[in-house]
Amino acid sequence: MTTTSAPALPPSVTMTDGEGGLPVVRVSTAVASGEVYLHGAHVTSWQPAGAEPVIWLSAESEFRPGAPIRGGVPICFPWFGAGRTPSLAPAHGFARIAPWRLTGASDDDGTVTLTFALTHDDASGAPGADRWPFRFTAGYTVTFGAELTLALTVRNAGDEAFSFEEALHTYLAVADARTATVDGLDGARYLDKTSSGEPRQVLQSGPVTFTSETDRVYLQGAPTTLLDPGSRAITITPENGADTVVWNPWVAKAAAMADFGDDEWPAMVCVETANALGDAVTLGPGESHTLRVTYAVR
Ligand SMILES: O=P(O)(O)OC[C@H]1O[C@H](O)[C@H](O)[C@@H](O)[C@@H]1O
Repeated sequence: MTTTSAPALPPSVTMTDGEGGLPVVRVSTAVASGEVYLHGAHVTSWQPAGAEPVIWLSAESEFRPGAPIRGGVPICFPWFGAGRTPSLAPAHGFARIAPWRLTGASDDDGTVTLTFALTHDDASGAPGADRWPFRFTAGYTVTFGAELTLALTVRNAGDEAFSFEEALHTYLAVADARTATVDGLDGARYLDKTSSGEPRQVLQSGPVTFTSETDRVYLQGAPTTLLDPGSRAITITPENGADTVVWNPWVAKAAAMADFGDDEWPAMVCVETANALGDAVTLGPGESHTLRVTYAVR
């Protein structure tokens, strides 16, 4: 564990004990409110002034060391899902269950930027950390304002090259997934992870709709819009992400997850900004890479 003194916090930012006694950073300004758990540097809430909450969080989520939070924005790193072969555990890597540090907080006229850090030393006690024995520093910048911007920077702090997968696995709140659509992926190829065996490669035609379990890695990192009829549109603008993952577990998979309410699946859609599978990132010693995504509501 790397020890640093806690940064000075502006009055709009407080650090307190959240669910399960886990430390949480809470932000409240006239522009927006938000919340990030140090456990996983996990954003669990963002609400711009005048808007309904944008981020979905399960009422059944666990909040304890070793377990991921269900909902919010899990950081998947250094692998996605079970990773590339051989299959790795825990799912989505160890960053989402590792203890991140708050390194900075600033308030610019109600738009608050928080910075977090995680090194190989910080993560060394987390389950699965021994499966990826490289020296790295990760920095995570969360900006809560009229828009939400998330930026994950990974730097190779060792003397050998490494490669990793990553995703900002955002759970977005919708009125009803069955009527929601995702625009911007027409003509993109995707890997259908709901088919058994090796994922099938499929061509998207028109907007993405949700009519059954949906688990797709689109091999495209362009802007998308989550349209929630009668409610709102959320635009998602990625930078340096080659893939877009779209997920809704639907009935059976929701029922099979202990930390996901049986009836909660219609209320969320995940649109994730990622570099996964063949788009894994390789960094030489001293090199760094930043994955960024911005969300806006209209
Ligand atoms: O249950 P988790 O490990 O949090 O993963 C939740 C989901 O994450 C991504 O969207 C994957 O593509 C899915 O295959 C997975 O089911």
